[in-house]
Amino acid sequence: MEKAVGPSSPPASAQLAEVWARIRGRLREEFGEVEYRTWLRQMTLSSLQGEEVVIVLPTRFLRDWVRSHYGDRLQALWRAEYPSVRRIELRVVPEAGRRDAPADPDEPEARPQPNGHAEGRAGSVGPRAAEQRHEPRADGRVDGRADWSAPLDPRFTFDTFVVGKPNEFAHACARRVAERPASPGFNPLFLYGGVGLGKTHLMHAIAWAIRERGAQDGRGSLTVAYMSAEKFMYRFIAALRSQSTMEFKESLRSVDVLLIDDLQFLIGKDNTQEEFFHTFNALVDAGKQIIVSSDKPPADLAGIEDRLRTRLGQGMVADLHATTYELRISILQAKVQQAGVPVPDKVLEFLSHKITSNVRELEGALNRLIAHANLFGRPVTMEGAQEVLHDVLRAHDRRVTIEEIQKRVAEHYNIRLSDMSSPRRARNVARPRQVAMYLAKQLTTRSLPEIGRRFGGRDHTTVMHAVSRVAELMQQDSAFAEDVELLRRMLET
Ligand SMILES: Nc1ncnc2c1ncn2[C@@H]1O[C@H](COP(=O)(O)OP(=O)(O)OP(=O)(O)O)[C@@H](O)[C@H]1O
Repeated sequence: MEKAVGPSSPPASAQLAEVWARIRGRLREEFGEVEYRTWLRQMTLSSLQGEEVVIVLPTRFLRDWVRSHYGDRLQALWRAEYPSVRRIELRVVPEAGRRDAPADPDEPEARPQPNGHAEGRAGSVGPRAAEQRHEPRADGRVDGRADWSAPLDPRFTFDTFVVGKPNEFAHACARRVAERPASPGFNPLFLYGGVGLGKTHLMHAIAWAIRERGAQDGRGSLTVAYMSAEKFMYRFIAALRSQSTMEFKESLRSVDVLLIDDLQFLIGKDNTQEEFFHTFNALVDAGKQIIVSSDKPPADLAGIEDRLRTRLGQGMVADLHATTYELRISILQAKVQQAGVPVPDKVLEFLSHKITSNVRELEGALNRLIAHANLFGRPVTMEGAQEVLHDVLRAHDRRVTIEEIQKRVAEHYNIRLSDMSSPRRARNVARPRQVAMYLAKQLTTRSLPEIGRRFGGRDHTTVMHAVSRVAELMQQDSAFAEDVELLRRMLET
């Protein structure tokens, strides 16, 4: 049997290297080539031990900079791969970074741009790779986007966004804005929702669609600029330092569509808010479209100035709700189809049950299974999935107690809670009791004898019998199976 991977037993180095390459790729996409090369390229992964990832950098200055500017993001990206990671330790090792920088396997070829920036996405692969080869134009724009805009992720388009009840309104608003930017009632478009529910995906999709349409109808595309609120702040501070705020303002105000991601970052950053507010007003007054994302609705953004909050809420506010089981299944099915690797439905159902809060983590788990299958040339199976993902699954194990299970099941079948441990054997009591035992085995880590003890001191063979009887009945009777599944879902969420 192959060794399980995860921080409790260190992942195989090939797998770790792959994860690290993925994280660096993501940082490069999010922060852009120039920033990546300046600050992040010299990071070298040293180890992943238990909860801690150790990364080394060649100088103290670089270490401090990476810690203060990218520390949170690094942690979030690692946690999406290994949820048990709690800490990113950045250390200084004078020769670090120099060793591995030239051998960086996924380093795209950089093309110098007239403004001295390197356009590093020329080598990207994916459905939109062609659109990413922007040619610089005489007016300082790169086709369809301001030259300082962060690059768009080629995977984040409307085609790859799976629509379901929790996100259909936000999706419809995004489509509408992409089709008719700056239409009354939709400016600004304010998208909000919890972590990893698709806000960035929808924003990039809008930007892609606007640029694509501009290119198609031959009228020349609108200038689209996308960046995180954090980046907005850094650019603003850099402009202040280099006394080029006028240029900064002008370049911002010359765009047709401005997308600002993770606006909550501006909470408490008064000067940057002020600047953003002026940019915002200038653009909206000039009939340009603004799209903003945040983890909270405008009204809950305490620490954002009232007048800005009011303006943010004056267009269309759309919420990305937490995903449902059905949406998670559809998203996984779409991803499996894109990857072209067969994954049994059972595994998709299992993942959708277990990883409920964040699509990024759900997707990360699936990617790990697919990478593992490719690496070892083996099909994805339920057993393999449980082994490969044991750390992710453990982190997502909701601690359902046997008492909770007994209570829920008793309520559901309308019997007394005391009947869960009573010696009564009448069918209307015995069957629910068996269901509760089955769920206790499925949803907790308790042993059979322990479960037996909690059900009125029953023997472990009684529990074993209950578990196999319920499984058998679920096979034979789909209504019964649905009932049990429903109970399980209620207990899990
Ligand atoms: N409905 C969906 N269809 C397809 N993929 C989705 C969907 N929702 C989220 N995803 C995927 O989940 C991942 C996380 O989404 P995204 O980065 O857009 O989240 P977010 O809401 O911006 O998160 P954060 O709060 O961390 O900024 C992405 O890879 C995205 O493609």
